[in-house]
Amino acid sequence: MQSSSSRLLLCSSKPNSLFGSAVTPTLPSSLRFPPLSLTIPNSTSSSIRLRSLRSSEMASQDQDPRIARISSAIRVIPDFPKPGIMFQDITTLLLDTKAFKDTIDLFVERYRDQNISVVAGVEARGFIFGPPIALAIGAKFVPMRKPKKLPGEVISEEYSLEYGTDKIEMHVGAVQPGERALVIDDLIATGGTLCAAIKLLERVEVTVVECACVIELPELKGRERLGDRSLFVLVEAEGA
Ligand SMILES: O=P(O)(O)OC[C@H]1O[C@H](OP(=O)(O)OP(=O)(O)O)[C@H](O)[C@@H]1O
Ligand SMILES: Nc1ncnc2[nH]cnc12
Repeated sequence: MQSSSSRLLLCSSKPNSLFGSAVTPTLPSSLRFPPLSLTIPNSTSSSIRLRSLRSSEMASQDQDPRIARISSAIRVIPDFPKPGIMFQDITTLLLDTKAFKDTIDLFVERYRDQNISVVAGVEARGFIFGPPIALAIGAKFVPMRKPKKLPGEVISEEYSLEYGTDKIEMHVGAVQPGERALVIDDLIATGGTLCAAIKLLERVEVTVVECACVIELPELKGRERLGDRSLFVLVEAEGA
């Protein structure tokens, strides 16, 4: 398996300022992940990164050992789907039953008891991670699909990608005003996809509690594009 030796391992989020000041690198393991607030305001503090460690530093740090396994189970394919893209391939993570389960467990541990009734997954890879999380936390799963795939009435949002433009759609009536949603995808690059997903949900008056991804590509500044939105990721990868 070809994996990225330069991938950073972390759990990060941009929580509200209530928790910001409490987060330091010396947190006890029980607080390794910043807690979620049941009401996350739109205007928040600066970014808080709990852990941002190179693989070589892992052994000496108090980091959840599941993160290292997840990171090493992700394969990197250079120049896919076009030259210059370092493609983060999560299909190898799915082959590692322990790493896949750990990935789902980490999200479930974070989002259970947060009064989330909607897990919205973005096609295609959000459909892999979203449903098991939704089942475990007792939420419904709402697919956000590429154009012309959903048979019923839809609302749609266009967005730009690292390599092109696209559109996502959601069924009208899948969610109700006032519901609380988690948006899940495998990866954030430019952040265009997650922004479109947030917009779709907010157009129908759903509260987006947080966006969650397995992987972040920080060089593409998707976190900045999300602005004050809360983003939780498990690992960070270098390159585009
Ligand atoms: O942060 P962004 O720049 O928006 O990019 C992230 C999106 O790109 C990938 O999907 P892709 O569009 O390749 O679609 P696929 O999962 O159907 O292959 C990935 O799974 C995210 O959904
Ligand atoms: N580098 C990358 N790897 C996997 N999926 C992506 N989506 C956008 N950029 C990507």
